[in-house]
Amino acid sequence: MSTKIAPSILSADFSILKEEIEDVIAGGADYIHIDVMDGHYVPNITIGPLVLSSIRPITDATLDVHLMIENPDQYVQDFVNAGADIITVHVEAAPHLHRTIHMIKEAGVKPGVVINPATPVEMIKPILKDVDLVLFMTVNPGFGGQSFIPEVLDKVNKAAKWREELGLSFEIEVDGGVNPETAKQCIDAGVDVLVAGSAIFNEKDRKQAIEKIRQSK
Ligand SMILES: O=C(CO)[C@H](O)[C@H](O)COP(=O)(O)O
Repeated sequence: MSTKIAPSILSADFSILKEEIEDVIAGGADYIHIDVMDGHYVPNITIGPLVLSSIRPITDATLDVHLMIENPDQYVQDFVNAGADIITVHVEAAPHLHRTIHMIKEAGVKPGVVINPATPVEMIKPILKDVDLVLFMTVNPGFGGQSFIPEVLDKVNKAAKWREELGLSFEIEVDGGVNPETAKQCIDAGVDVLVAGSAIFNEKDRKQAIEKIRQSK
C-alpha cells in the first residue's frame, strides 16, 4: 500500500485557506492534518473548533486533528461536533489516557495517541490495542519548519514490531521536518502516514511536492 500524505495546514496561507486545502487535495493528499495549539501545552496558539467547522464543508477528506493542548478531555466533544475524523492526544498531556481515548471512540471518531521525541515508546504500549493511529513527533511540537530528529525512528521501529507481534492494525504517522530526504527513512522504518507542512505548502506545485515525498524510496 502506498504511503499516505497528510499536509499540515500550519504552513498554509490562512488568508486563502479554502483554496490551499483544495489545492493539496487535488494534488493527492490523503488526510488534512490540523494542528491545534493552546499556548500552554506548547508555546504557540493556532486554531480551534470554529475554524475546523469551517474546513469541514470544504472536503470529504479525512480531517486528522492533532490536539497539542492541556486538558484534552474538556475539548474532545467540541472537535467531534466540528467534524474531526481522527483526534490524537498527547500521552504527555492526558493523565487519564485510557479514558480520553475511549471518550473519542465513543463519540464515533477514530482515536490516536501522540508521543514527543523525548518520551519513551514504552509509555504508549498499554494503549496500542485501543487506538487507530500512533503519531510520533519528529520535532518538539509547537512550530512548523523545524529539523527532523532521526532518533525517533528507533521508536517507530519498535512500535511497528509490536504491531506485528500483537496482531494490531493501527497506522503509524510521523510529524515534523518531513521532506523528500527524511521521508525515505520514515518509510523504511514502517511509517504509513507522513505529515508535512513546509515541504508542501512552501512549494508552488503542491502535487509535485506531495509526489516527491510519497515516492522517496
Ligand atoms: O505539529 C506540528 C508542529 O508541532 C506540525 O504539524 C509540523 O511541525 C509540520 O511542519 P513541518 O513539516 O514544516 O515540520
